Amino acid sequence: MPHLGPTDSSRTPRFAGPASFARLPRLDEVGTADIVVAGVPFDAGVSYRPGARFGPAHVRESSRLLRPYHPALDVSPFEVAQVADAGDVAVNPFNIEEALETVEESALALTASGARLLTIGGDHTISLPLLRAAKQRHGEIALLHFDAHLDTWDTYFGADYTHGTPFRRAVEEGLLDTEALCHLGTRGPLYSKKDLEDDRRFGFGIVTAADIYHQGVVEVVDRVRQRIGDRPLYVSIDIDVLDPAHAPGTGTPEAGGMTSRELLEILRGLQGLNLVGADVVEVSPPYDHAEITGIAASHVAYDLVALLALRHEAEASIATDPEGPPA
Ligand SMILES: N=C(N)NCCCC(=O)O
Ligand SMILES: [Zn+2]
Ligand SMILES: [Zn+2]
Repeated sequence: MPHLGPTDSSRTPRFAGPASFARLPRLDEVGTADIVVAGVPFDAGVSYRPGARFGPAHVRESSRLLRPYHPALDVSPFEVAQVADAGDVAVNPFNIEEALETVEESALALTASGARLLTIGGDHTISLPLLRAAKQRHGEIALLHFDAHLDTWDTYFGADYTHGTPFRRAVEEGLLDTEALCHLGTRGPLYSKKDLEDDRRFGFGIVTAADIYHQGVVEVVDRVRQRIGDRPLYVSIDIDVLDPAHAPGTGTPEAGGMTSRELLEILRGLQGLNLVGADVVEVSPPYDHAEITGIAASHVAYDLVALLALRHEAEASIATDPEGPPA
């Protein structure tokens, strides 16, 4: 059966009707999907500007102009895989630990059929329960973390679960494959040099925003691919990895970031890796202007869907023909 694709924008104007990601069908309209996009409207973990609870709705609104063919990756992601929008996870805005449990349970439910999950945040706190779910599905996870920040700090005001601490908790909980962890795009002032020493001890490599500028995308992609190999890979993208010129609508902006073109090119360089899940977090619409951040986030999410779809297609062809094509 052909997959149910997005609403056809040549027949129904793209500005009409309620927004789903890329105008895709809702999950309840297709029953099951190979790739599920879900929102987590949660921002009780932020240390500065709030508003990321409105991120999922904003990214969906900003995704109306996406088209079904991805020329750089040469794939029609919604044809090679059934992709659907599962709507938002209803998280408790007043109880962080309960919210994290809800996110983990929802991620497990949405992936029970074997589907791969792309989550739109929400603040960065939500990556912890998403990694907990990914670990249960795939074992220890390799992580590429795109962010201005390390997010391996210990506590804020005594709180363990915040948007500055998810990856320290993830290492402590044994969720991550400590041979294959990398931050990309970090920059800006830290609390002390010890932040970097702790981070290195947890096993993270760092490609700073300055490294990306000096070495260029091709060399960075090469280094990252060698480190990840064929391990199950989770990609977490904090939109503040982009320069505030490319993503003003975020909670903790830092000058000197990468461009959206650089980020998209690095993502395209990940084609073929064993991507098992991803998130795009920290879009805070009240600080956005002219949908700059929403559009960047929607394109980043589209590229992640395309990578997931390519991986799905490759695995589906191995499953139907384990021998592969004759040599
Ligand atoms: N995860 C994000 N976006 N930011 C973390 C910033 C932590 C701080 O206030 O120092
Ligand atoms: Zn950040
Ligand atoms: Zn972050």
